Amino acid sequence: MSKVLVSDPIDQAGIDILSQVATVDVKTGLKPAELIEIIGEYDALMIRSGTRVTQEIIEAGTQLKIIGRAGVGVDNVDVPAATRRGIVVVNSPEGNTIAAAEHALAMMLSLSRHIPDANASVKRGEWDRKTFVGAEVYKKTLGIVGLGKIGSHVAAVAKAMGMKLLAYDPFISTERAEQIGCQLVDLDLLFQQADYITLHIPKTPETTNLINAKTLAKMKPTARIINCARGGIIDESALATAIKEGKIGGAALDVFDSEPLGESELRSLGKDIILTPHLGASTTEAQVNVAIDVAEQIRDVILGLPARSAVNIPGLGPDILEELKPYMQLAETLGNLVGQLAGGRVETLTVKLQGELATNKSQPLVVAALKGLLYQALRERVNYVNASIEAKERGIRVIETRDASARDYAGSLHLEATGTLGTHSVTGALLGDKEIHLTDVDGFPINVPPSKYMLFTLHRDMPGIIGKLGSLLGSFNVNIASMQVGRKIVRGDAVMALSIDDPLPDGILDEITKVPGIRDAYTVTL
Ligand SMILES: NC(=O)c1ccc[n+]([C@@H]2O[C@H](COP(=O)([O-])OP(=O)(O)OC[C@H]3O[C@@H](n4cnc5c(N)ncnc54)[C@H](O)[C@@H]3O)[C@@H](O)[C@H]2O)c1
Ligand SMILES: O=C(O)[C@H](O)COP(=O)(O)O
Repeated sequence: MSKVLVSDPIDQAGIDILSQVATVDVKTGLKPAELIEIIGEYDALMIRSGTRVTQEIIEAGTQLKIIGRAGVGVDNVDVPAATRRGIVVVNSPEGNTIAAAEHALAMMLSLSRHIPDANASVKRGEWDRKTFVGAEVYKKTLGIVGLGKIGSHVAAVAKAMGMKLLAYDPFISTERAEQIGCQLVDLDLLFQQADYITLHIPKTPETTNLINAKTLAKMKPTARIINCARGGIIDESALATAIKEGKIGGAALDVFDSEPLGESELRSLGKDIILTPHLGASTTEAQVNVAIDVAEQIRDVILGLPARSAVNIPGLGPDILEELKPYMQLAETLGNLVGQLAGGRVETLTVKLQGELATNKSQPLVVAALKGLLYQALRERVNYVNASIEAKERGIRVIETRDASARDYAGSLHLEATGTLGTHSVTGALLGDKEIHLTDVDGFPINVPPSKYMLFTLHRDMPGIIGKLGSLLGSFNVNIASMQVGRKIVRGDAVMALSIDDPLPDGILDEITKVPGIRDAYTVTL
């Protein structure tokens, strides 16, 4: 049975799902050395932001197949190290969107009305109504930096509260921003005009210290900043100085450069600053959502299925996966088959995406084809995560082409592998109830479902050849399950595809090629 380690607090709903397919150990608060010591026993690791998954931990995780982050940010995981090791990293991109957006809005209102300090003063026995005079958000300008999932929900609610919305996001179109009710502006204008600035961007080299002494100086003296995104986007020391000197109105922070927040001058800034301990995703609903979302993906990967929100498999988002799922197995099977037909070292793999597959969305099929191609060499060590890297390291050139005009099937895939022993090609499609069919081998039309053991011959189409091959296989006790001949012209060259019940015994291929008329024979295991 597979083993899953849960190293941060995760909702029981997730543990229940994992327990269907694995032994689950919940061990929170482990020190890095303790985690390194035990990680080697586990097939999967499930975390939140509390566990830092370093390269060292990944290397010690010799059995690891998947790291599941029950939340959005994977900045606590060394994703490149995981990718090199073929470990899929998944997250829950939407499970805590509403929770984080509502926390940012709650921070904005709390800051405007000094709720935390007013509450604390009443609890101390005071009744001070003068100190806590606040400001309204109605008709004020909210500057949203990052108009993704969380930023967009903040925009919708803020609009309903009567705020004017400015947004900065270089990766969002003006039309999309307008749809959400935001005016897309450059960052300087947003800093100059906003009464409230809320950050909803990832921490990247471009966004690190985006809010610094220089940018703070551009803001209104009454401006209030909310950061429920990531620590490190704000230079905390510059922010503390700006608040102390009255250069801005205040700030509400849920995330910090270093967490947990240690000694910090931010703690001593009174009612103009609100600090929460990374609570953006901490609602019952969000924790159930992310736990289920990520546990389901871990379960699927343990069962050998693809994950819907892998961050290190380019292009394979949940919608696309849903559309492509039936074709992924087709691509893998064809890759495995053409690799075995080509034999030797494959130097070039051409993948032609045909019919309805001839779109950019089908790119993951190329990765699946590579995974299939490399299976003979790498077995279980190759997966969707590392197939491209492994192919590159082996010097395999990958050519991707598209032909939308190919209309024989709704969508089909044509793979051609050229290697040290020559060139071979296969085509396949999904028929009827999404059953995989080989529709062409080396340019000869056939129509057979692939089977575990297969034999292909290239021969001259002439009387008696099928009988001779049948008797030869019979003399070696090989049972034929099905057989089909593909030819272009009568009595020309032809391909025979046989499904056999058992692997072909050693030495028999040579005997087959001695049959008059048979030029070549290949056996494959799929
Ligand atoms: N406090 C919490 O507990 C909590 C909870 C959930 C998410 N988060 C964080 O909130 C942030 C936003 O999450 P999301 O789910 O909305 O992500 P998202 O990917 O949906 O949106 C991020 C947006 O930022 C934009 N962006 C990227 N680089 C930018 C740049 N340099 N300048 C401006 N915009 C840029 C992207 O185009 C995208 O639209 C992330 O950092 C995430 O880790 C925090
Ligand atoms: O990226 C996220 O999802 C948030 O930062 C939440 O982190 P958490 O799971 O540790 O609460």
